[in-house]
Order: sequence, then C-alpha cells, then structure tokens
Amino acid sequence: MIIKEVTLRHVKMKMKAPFTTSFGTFQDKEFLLLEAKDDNGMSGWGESVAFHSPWYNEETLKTNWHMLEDFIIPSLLNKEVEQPEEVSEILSYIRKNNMAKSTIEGAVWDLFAKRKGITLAAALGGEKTEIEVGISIGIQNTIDDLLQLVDEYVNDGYKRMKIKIKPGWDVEVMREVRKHFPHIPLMADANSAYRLKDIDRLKALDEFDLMMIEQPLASDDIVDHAQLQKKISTPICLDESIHSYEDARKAIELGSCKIINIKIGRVGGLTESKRIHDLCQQHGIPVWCGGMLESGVGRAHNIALTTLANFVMPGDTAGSSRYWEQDIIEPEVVVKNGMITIPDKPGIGYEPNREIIQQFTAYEKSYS
Ligand SMILES: O=C(O)CCC(=O)C1=CC=C[C@@H](O)[C@@H]1C(=O)O
Ligand SMILES: [Mg+2]
Repeated sequence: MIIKEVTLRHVKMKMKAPFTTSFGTFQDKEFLLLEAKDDNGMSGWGESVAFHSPWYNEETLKTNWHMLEDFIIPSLLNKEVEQPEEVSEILSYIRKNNMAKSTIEGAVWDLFAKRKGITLAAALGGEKTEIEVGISIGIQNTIDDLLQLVDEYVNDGYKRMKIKIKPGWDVEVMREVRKHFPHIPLMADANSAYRLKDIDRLKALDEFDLMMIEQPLASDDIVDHAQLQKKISTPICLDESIHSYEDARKAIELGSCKIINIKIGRVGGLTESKRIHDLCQQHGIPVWCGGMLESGVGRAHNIALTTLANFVMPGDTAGSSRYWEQDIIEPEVVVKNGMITIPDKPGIGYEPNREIIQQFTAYEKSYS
C-alpha cells in the first residue's frame, strides 16, 4: 500500500450542549481530519483528538498540524507500507506527539482494511458484532440538572453512567445520584483534580459502590496512584497517566490501577492500543474505550477497537446525536438500548459525508 496524497482539514463543529470537566467548559469542537489516498484513489480516514488548548495533554490542534505537515506526513508519503503496524515503527523516531501520530495511523488502518475488503474491527482481530456503551456526563450547574440527565440517559438504555467530579462536586453529588439510582453501573472521572492529601474525600466515595474512579491524581503519576489504591476500595482507572504500553506495564506492576481507559489518540494509535489491550488481558486488567468528544470518524475507530475481547466494560462511545446536530458520517452512530451494532462495511464502516465535511472545514491543505 502506498499513500500518494494526504489531505488535512481543520474542522469546526458545534456541540449540542457545553461539556464541562474539572479543567473547564467547551462548546465548540475544532479538530483535524485526515484523509489518506492510496495509488488506487481509495481513501482512509483518521481524526486527531487533540484539543484547541493543551489542557488534556501537551498536544494541541496546532502542534498536531505542525507535526503532521513537517514530519509525519513526509515520513509516510510515497512509502510502501505492507502492514498498518509498520506505521508506529516508521514514526518511532518522533518523541511523544501521540495524537498527531495516531491521526495518520488510524487512516492507514482504515485504508488497509478497505483494500482487503474487511471491517476495521476484523483487521484488528475483534469478534464482537455489537458493543455496550456508556455515557460521560460533564459537571452540571446543579445536582437536579445532573439527576435529570442521568434519568434521561438511563431511559436511553446507556449501560454505565460516568460522572465528572472535582473537589466540591464529588461526595454529596455521588450520594444524591446513588440515592436516586441505587443500582445503575456508576463511575466517577476526576481528571486529576485531587492530590494524595485529599485521601479522605476520595475514601468517602467508597460508600457508593462505584465501578471505578478514573484518574483521581496527577496526569503523569503512577506512584501516588499505587499509594492511593492501597487505601481505597474503589478500583482506580487510569486515563491520562497511560501514554504507552510501557506506562501500562509499570502501572500494572506497581498496582497503580485495576482498570485502564484506552484512548487511541493518547497512546499513539490502534497498534499501541492493541498491545495495551493484550497486556491488560494477560494481567486480568479490564479495559474500556475512552472518548474525546470525537466526530463520527474518530468514533468509528473507537467502536472498532472496542470489539476486542478484553474491552469488557462499557466505553464513552455514545451516539452521534449526543454530541452533534449533524455528524460528518453516514449513517450516524446510533445507540439502541445501550448497544451499538458494528457496521459490516469495509474499513471504519461509516462513510464520511464530503459535503458536510466541506461545510464544516475552516481550512484544508493537501500533500502529495
Ligand atoms: O467523548 C466522550 O463522550 C467522553 C468525553 C470525556 O469524558 C472526556 C474527554 C476528554 C477529557 C476528559 O474530560 C474526559 C475523559 O477524561 O475521558
Ligand atoms: Mg478520563
């Protein structure tokens, strides 16, 4: 397979509702969409999950554009690539910049599967024909607003509720949610809003039988998380702390977590995601697929990855209509009773809608 042309698009989409985490709130989503065309004119698609500002990690939309334009695309254009796994190797000379690397690696995986006439799920070795999905609920203005949203999503059939927490919006909030919804699968995501000194607050969450608490401490830590896990019964799930297979190996060895949230962009692509999945499977560590408020292209990659056997917990892969007035793929991602049926078309299985993409594209550039 040879990539003859790459088109990078800076896409702007308006979210249906603002999304607030312990870092802040955002309403609009700007992201990079990458289309890689092969020598037959067939296209593979990838999406960068880097945000406009470096609050989630050190990457941004602009750093991604720079890395893709000046290093990553030139490393892959007109180069024979037999297997998509080779992309990580070819790009291994570049330090970090995982989201930038993942953007084109995902497109190569999509192109590879399309050329073989198989689904991306099959290319990755996934066997599920449908996946369970959960939903992530941002920090709300009032507890009543939150309870209303939880009620709505429980009625939609979502298999797990993820509630964002931070100091001052945590114990009391989870107590109210548990009081109104005593049996729903419930978890908290702290996005590194706590420190070891907050141990008492975090221990108080043990009362609510949570599935996990996601990333309570610093985004580059696995040592304090190991200390914390010894002191609380709620399983710790790591998100921001896990950037690679090696990070996962060390976190498992130290006992820093009992669950890992795999995000394709955060770890540098689908190949690394598979490696982490396999490592966790060997160590009895369940994984699930996190979300980064992706459009339908990135969402399609998440869905395909989640078909792997050790993705045993519902991920943050809600339907298109949860985020967008109009998504950029056809058909849109639809959730029925908390389940998504895996598309059986080759590659990502959803067709990017060029007309809509053009409407939402603020700027584009092609490289050949
Ligand atoms: O895409 C979704 O629906 C989940 C979004 C979500 O929960 C997050 C996106 C990005 C950073 C965080 O705030 C949070 C997460 O940590 O998973
Ligand atoms: Mg998280």
